[in-house]
Amino acid sequence: MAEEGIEIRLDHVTKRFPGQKAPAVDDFSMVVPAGEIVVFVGPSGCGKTTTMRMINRLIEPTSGTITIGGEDALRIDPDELRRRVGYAIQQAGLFPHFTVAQSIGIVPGLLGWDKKRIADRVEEMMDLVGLDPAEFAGRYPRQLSGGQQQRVGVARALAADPPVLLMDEPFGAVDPITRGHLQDELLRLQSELHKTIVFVTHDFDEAVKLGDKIAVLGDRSTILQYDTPDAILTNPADDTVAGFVGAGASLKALTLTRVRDVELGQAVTARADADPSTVDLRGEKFLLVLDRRDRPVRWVHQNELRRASSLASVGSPVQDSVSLQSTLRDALEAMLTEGGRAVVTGSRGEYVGTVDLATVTEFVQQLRATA
Ligand SMILES: Nc1ncnc2c1ncn2[C@@H]1O[C@H](COP(=O)(O)OP(=O)(O)OP(=O)(O)O)[C@@H](O)[C@H]1O
Repeated sequence: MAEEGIEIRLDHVTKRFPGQKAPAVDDFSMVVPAGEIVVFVGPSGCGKTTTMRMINRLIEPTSGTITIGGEDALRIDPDELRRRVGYAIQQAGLFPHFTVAQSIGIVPGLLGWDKKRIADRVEEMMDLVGLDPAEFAGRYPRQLSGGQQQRVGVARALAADPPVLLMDEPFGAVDPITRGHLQDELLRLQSELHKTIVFVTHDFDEAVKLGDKIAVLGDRSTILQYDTPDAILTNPADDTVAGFVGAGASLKALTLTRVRDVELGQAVTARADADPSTVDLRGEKFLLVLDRRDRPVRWVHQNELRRASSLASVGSPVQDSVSLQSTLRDALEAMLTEGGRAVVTGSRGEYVGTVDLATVTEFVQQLRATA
C-alpha cells in the first residue's frame, strides 16, 4: 500500500532574498488539503517556485511557519524531509552519468535501503510510470526521449513513497501531445496513490485539467484566488484572474465535466443484419447501425436507407466515439469530426447513447447560471 497524502500548511510565510528590497514571497498563507492536487499558476517571476521550494526547505523562509502533516517542517530532520517530500522538476533534472535505475534509486540509497530493496523498488516504479525495466533500466538520459525523461523524473520523485509530491513544471519541456499523455498518467497514478501534490505551471489549461484546486498567484506570490477550477472559470475573483483564465473559459469548463454527468440522447439504431425496409426512422435523418455485439459501426442517411438492400455496408463509418469517462471537450471534438452527434460507448465498446451540441450548450449555460 502506498503512503497517502498529508496536509500541508503555510502560515504567514515570507521570503526575502538578500539584497532585494521587495520580498519574493510576502505573507503567504494556505492549506493544501491531504490527498489533493493544488496547482500554482501565475506569471513568470511571481514567486511560484520560491513558495514551493520552501515546503521541502530547498529555500529557507525568512519568517512564518510551514507544517507537513501537522509537524513543523523546520524541525523535521533533513533525511526524513527528503523521504516525506518527493520533488520533480522541468526537464526531469536527471544526472547525465546516472542510468535510469540509478536515478530512481537515489533517494532510497540516501536513506540507506539495502540493495535488494532498492532494486525491487526501482522496478516497481518503472512499471508504475510505464517504462519497461528490461529495456530502460540501463539507459542514460541522452538515450531517452523528453517524455521518457519526465517519466523517470516522476518515478524518482515517488521512489521513497513520499506522502507529498512537489512538481515544478514537470511537463514543461515536452511537446503538447506527450504533455497530454503525461498529464493523463499523473491523474491515473493519483487516483491510485492519493498523494498531496503541489504542482507549478504557467499553463492555465494544465491547471484546470490537473488541479483539485488552483491558486492563481500574483506578484510576491499574493494569492489572487484559491478555489476549484470550475469556480475560477465561472467566477474569476478580479480582472487579473479573468485575464489568466483568458478567452475560451467555457471551452475550458468542458474539460471539467464527464460524459457520464450529462443526459445522453438516443439515436435510432438497427443491427447490421436487419432488413432495411423494416427500419422506422421516427422522423430522424440518420440511422445508427450496430454490429452483433451492439458496437456502433456506421451512420446511414435516410436517402441511403431508402435505396439500401442491406445494412451491412451502407453509410459512413463512425470514426470517433467517446466513453462515459471522456470529458465534454472530448465529446465536442468527436462531434466536430463526426459532424453532428458523438456516439457514446460503454466499457465493452457497446453503444449507450449520443451527445449532441445542444447538450453541450445547455451544460455551459447551466454552469454560468449557477456560478
Ligand atoms: N536565489 C535568489 N536570489 C535572489 N532572488 C531570487 C532568487 N530566487 C528567486 N529570486 C527572485 O524571486 C522572485 C520569484 O522567483 P520564482 O523563481 O519563485 O518565480 P516563479 O513564479 O517560479 O517564476 P517562473 O515561472 O519564471 O519560474 C523573482 O523576482 C526572482 O528573481
